[in-house]
Amino acid sequence: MKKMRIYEYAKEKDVPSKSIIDKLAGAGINVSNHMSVIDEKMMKVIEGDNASAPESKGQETAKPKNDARPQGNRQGQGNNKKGPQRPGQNQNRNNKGKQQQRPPQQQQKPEPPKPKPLPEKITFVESLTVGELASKLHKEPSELIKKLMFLGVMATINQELDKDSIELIATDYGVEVEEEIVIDETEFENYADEDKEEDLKERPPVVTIMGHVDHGKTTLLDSIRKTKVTEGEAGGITQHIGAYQVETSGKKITFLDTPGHAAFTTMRARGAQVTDITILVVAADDGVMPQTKEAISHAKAAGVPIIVAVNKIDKEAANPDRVMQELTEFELVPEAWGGETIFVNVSALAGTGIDELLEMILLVAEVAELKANPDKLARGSVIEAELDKGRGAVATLLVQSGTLKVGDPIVVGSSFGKVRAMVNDLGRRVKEVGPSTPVEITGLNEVPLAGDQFQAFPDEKKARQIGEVRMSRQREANLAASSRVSLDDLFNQIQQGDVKEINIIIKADVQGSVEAMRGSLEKIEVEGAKINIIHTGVGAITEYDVMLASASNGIVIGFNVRPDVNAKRTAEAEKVDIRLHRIIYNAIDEIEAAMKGMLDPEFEEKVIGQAEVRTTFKVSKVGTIAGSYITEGKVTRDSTVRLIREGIVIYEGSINALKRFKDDAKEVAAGYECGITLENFNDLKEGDIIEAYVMEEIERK
Ligand SMILES: Nc1nc2c(ncn2[C@@H]2O[C@H](COP(=O)(O)OP(=O)(O)OP(=O)(O)O)[C@@H](O)[C@H]2O)c(=O)[nH]1
Repeated sequence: MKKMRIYEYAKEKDVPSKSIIDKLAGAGINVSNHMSVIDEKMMKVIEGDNASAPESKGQETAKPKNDARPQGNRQGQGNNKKGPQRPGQNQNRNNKGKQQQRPPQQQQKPEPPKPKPLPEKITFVESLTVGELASKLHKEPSELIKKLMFLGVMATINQELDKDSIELIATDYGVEVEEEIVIDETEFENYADEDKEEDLKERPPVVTIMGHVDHGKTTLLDSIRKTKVTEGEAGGITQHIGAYQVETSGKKITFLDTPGHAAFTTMRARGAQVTDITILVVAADDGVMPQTKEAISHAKAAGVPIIVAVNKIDKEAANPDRVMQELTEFELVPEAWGGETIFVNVSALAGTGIDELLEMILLVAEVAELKANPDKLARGSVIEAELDKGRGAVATLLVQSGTLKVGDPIVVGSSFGKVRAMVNDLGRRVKEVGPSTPVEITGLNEVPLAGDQFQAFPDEKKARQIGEVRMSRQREANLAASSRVSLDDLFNQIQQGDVKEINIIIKADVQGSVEAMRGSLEKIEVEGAKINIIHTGVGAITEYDVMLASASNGIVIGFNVRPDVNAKRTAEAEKVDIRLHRIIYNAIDEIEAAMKGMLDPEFEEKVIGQAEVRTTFKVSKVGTIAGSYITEGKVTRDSTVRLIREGIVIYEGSINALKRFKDDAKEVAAGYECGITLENFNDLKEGDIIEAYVMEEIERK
């Protein structure tokens, strides 16, 4: 069955998309906008009164211009069934009646086509070719070409005309022009409607804790949670969902539960700007350390205000003044010293200073005037996500604007679904959550990635449609990535700084096997190499798995499963290595062996023999030949040698020639005499010791 998007159809029929949407609405068919797909049946409905196009164009201009924005469409949808609200509809219906009678007459008595009158108005998207513009204006292309020539533009029928040229020509004919702005519905940014000031409500600040290793980030997060989270929430069992909320002085604060700047940066790299305030933890007994500096850079790069928590002040060695002093170098000057940075002395362990810290967070939040509109479809970011044995894809979302409700159709990154259940940080089921609230949801078809954005939609069909487009875009983007290599090459080549990483996707017949594989693979320890399990799943290896492997330069391991047809084809095209196993240990052994192989080989010196220089000959073209006697082991032509004189190494290099009498020798064993010349070295003396050794690759443990 023929299917196409409304705007494509509109282009083909040379009518504005809006008139088609209206016609469908008039016939009781609700579509969202020009991106919606229509089938033959719907086309027939539209074609029933197609000849009215010019008129409908006229009608359209009378309508409010609300259709271009997705938000507007949402509103439009609800009204569609009720014709009277939409001025175009009744007229459409009337037109339909008229035109249905017209065609038979035309068929009976074919007349030479009369030149069509000029339309009142034309619309276009981005640009038009001369031919397209001519057809919209009901003119011959040659006429337009002549006109263009007159205007000093030499054009052909297929020449693209820009907005100015289109306007110039159309206006010359007295026809109004309007550019249709096509909104890419798959881009969530396009849903960020300008909120009216009165719709904006105060929202809790979202706080991330950063700082150097062991300075007390985790302890601080725990301490805040312990002292505050259960207040007024008696009986709540805290649950790790990647973020939590506390209440202090009647106001809420949201903390991201993953300390450290790695998470912060990963989120930011994926376009998620969720943090409003950074708490920089600095241990008072240790001062500014490398990761303290990194954390400052990250917070500054993101333009996020910093509050310094000088921690461990309970310790004897604590020196908060030193911390303040050191931080002035990074433009973090305490208020007491004339600066603007808030410093709070705390002991995360003893729980001192926590209240003050929270008060300061509220203060900074107040200054920042953090607001969001809760009365719209939710939008936000993924804090973390994973595949759960029983529940499938589970994701913690931070709602950043709007309100997320159970049952909401949603697109998250390139996954989609309907919010099946929502659980808050206290492990309680909730029905809806507003801005700055973290919530764990189930119901997605795939596991999204931390930092992915999400957007709720008014209907499931729309979510699916957009989710599918986003997924296929993701695939295309992945496809565009360079071709992949085989497992062995991969292991040899992947280098990420000093750490070598292997991205692995595990697919298995049952969840138990997935977990077993994951557990065993994660246990493989090879110094300098790292395994990243980027995706796991139950069932056949699909195209998605292959694409994911391709995008991340990884491999797919299948345990008791096979790739489906598409996956096989894509794997071939993308050169993604799929390893299929029936025994877990084989799979693990293979990876482990390859991982060892992937590392730069480790060498060890092995002395293979020694020779004593008994006499020397000087030969003009050759240099000094050492007449030697092999005292131990053997000396080979390709060995590396050291020349030792009275216990001191005076030369290290290679052998130039190794001869037995006049013949070249590959190796000479103990008890035999030979002539040795060294590369670029002639200062050989009687009594010197030549030690031969080779570098041997050793197996890693
Ligand atoms: N005396 C004292 N010890 C503290 C305080 N805060 C944290 N510690 C201790 O410092 C050590 C490190 O604390 P963590 O909270 O694990 O530090 P972290 O910054 O999360 O460390 P990483 O997760 O490794 O980056 C632990 O042994 C804590 O008990 C404090 O206020 N006073």
